[in-house]
Amino acid sequence: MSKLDLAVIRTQIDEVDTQIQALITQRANLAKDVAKAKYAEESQPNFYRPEREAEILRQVISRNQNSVLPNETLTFIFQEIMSACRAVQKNIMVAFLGPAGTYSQTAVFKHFGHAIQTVPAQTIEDVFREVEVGNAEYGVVPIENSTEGGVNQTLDCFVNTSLKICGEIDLPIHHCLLAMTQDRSSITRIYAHQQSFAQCRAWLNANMPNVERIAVNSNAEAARRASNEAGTAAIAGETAAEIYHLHVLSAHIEDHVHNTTRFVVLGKQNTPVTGNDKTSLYLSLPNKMGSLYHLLGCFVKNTINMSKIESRPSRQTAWDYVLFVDIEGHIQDEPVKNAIQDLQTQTAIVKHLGSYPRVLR
Ligand SMILES: O=C(O)C(=O)C[C@]1(C(=O)O)C=C[C@@H](O)C=C1
Repeated sequence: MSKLDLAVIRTQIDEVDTQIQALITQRANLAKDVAKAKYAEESQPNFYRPEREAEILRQVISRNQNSVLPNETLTFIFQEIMSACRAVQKNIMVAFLGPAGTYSQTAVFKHFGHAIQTVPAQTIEDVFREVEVGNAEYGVVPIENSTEGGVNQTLDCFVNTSLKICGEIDLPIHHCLLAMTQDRSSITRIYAHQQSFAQCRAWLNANMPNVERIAVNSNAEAARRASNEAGTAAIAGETAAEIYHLHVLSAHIEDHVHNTTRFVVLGKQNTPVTGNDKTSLYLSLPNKMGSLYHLLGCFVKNTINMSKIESRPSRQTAWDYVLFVDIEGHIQDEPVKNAIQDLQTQTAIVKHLGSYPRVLR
């Protein structure tokens, strides 16, 4: 390409940038108008509308035919534009399992964009509490992992909370072994979240069999400790390596290449129907013959697809269980409404944990 061509193309890029900038500013002004319209309807409106954001992102993907940019790139850009427009309306606060550098923080930014205020919490229970008491409007917690299954701390928190799930986030998880030293043989202790140890079990057994493993509250906490103690390493992501100035001794140490964690967004609002939704329920499982069969029958009868079922001890009576179930559809959809009515005739507890847009996969 000649010098002249390059200059011409750069001039064209400048023109396109000028248009993009003018359009983004126009969009932000429209977002201000939306805020006024919302205040005209109610005194304390919600500025985060997951159903509308999901609709916008689905439109972005359906318009993205024959483009050089992958869907993920365009959704990332639009997520950030919406984040900036939302911030023009209100600076929302989102709690997550901290400190900075956790996968939860990455999930927060993936879903809300960067124009938000983050509230790091020490434990998953604290994330729920921060939202319940109003220190944050929303919270993001891990709920299941494709390798390890349900995150029990999170599931147990749903039993007593009045918070609703208003969104879900899928995050591919790639673990690294991080340390101050570059000499792996000098490591005598590894810190990690218990879920990460479980997701890297085979790699650790094969590569670090005699090294002590200590579970801590989060991966970023593990990285923080490894940055203070000689002879120690942490399992965490690349973000944590940057924040805590650690070397990556080994990357991609997770046992399964498609290792993905699903996070949910907690809030106080009910999310309207989008036409492509999921509903999460918490059910008691009566300790009698055929009870699981009858509960599942309520979904089959109403032709509802179940995407997840997880059982946990009820913590009331020994060997009594509760179920966490995800189904396709929204609580306002007739089949879901009917299934819930049927469930209520079968069991004592049917708690609606939330209906929310299905994540784009
Ligand atoms: O449509 C709205 O309700 C808006 O507030 C606008 C907007 C956007 O930027 O498009 C911003 C925040 C909401 O979460 C959804 C969409």
